[in-house]
Amino acid sequence: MISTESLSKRFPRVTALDRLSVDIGPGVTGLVGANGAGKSTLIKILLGLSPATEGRADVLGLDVATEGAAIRERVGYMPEHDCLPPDVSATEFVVHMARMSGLPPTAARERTADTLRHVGLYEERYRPIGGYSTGMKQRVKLAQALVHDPQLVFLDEPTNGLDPVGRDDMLGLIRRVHTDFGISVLVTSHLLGELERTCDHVVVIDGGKLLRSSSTTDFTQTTTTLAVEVTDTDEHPDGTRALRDALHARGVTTDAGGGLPGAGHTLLLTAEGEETYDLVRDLVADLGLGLVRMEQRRHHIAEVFRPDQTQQREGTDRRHQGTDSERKEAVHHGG
Ligand SMILES: Nc1ncnc2c1ncn2[C@@H]1O[C@H](COP(=O)(O)OP(=O)(O)OP(=O)(O)O)[C@@H](O)[C@H]1O
Repeated sequence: MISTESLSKRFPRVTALDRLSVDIGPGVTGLVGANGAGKSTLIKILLGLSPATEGRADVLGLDVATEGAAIRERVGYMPEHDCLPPDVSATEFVVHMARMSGLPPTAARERTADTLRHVGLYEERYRPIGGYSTGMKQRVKLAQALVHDPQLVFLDEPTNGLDPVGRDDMLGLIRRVHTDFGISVLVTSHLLGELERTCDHVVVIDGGKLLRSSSTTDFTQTTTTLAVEVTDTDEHPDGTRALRDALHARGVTTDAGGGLPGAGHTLLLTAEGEETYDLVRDLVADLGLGLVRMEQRRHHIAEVFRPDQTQQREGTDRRHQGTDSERKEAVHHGG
């Protein structure tokens, strides 16, 4: 869908993109980076709105340097900042955008009604946008990006300014853009954790450089930590403790499952191999406990970028433009 080769964008005082080479396939892809990492700059180049200083890129097989208009016919764009006229209604605005994309009047009105319904705007769609909440405005921006039935949409920070429930709703909506309509999505965020459930693939950039591009499942690969949860019985009113003592007697150390759901009832231990699973199973059976779960823990995306790695990068790469606190939020957010 998207391919860039050694793509750079230099402003007089800042290198916004630095020899970025990345391939992005169909599906939902997250483009993650702290504020100032170069996400919006990349999107503007991919839309053919801003020329690259160096390198090349194509979108849907079209060259961004020479075929920008053809790209914009096939790609929807939801900009980051508030750009909506306050004194027209969502319906009027989205019909206008559909007409600008070349749809005839009747088709524009029909597509607008369908799209606004899809993003969850109903009666409110006839009221002036100026009175909308941030969440409703974000939905109008999403609707105008979808109204001309594009093959691909670029969504720039669509969860900005939303509360946690609004974020979840927006992320669910984004997922459905792909599952219900088959439209591929490139969505940017400065929060690593929030894209974990939404995206098939994640591209991380920092200071305009590619840090990592991989499938979400590779990011959240399994660890060797085993989480075990057991029931209590009359004989062992604290089943977790009984199992822990039995494991300790066999020389296996455990941790309480701090931070995991049901923390007090979860034992964490390191799986050395098959024999660890067999040992837990046999001890649980010997004690007469019920085994509720025994599973390998998975990483969260945010754990892939540990604070020490971040500090090392900060030491060597001073071009990062975001503040420390922005970066910490981006890197540490646990989803
Ligand atoms: N027109 C411009 N002139 C000069 N510098 C610019 C321009 N546009 C962007 N920059 C700089 O390029 C860098 C990357 O900006 P960009 O907007 O792409 O980052 P971003 O990852 O989208 O962050 P944000 O989410 O804060 O917009 C920043 O340092 C920014 O100040």
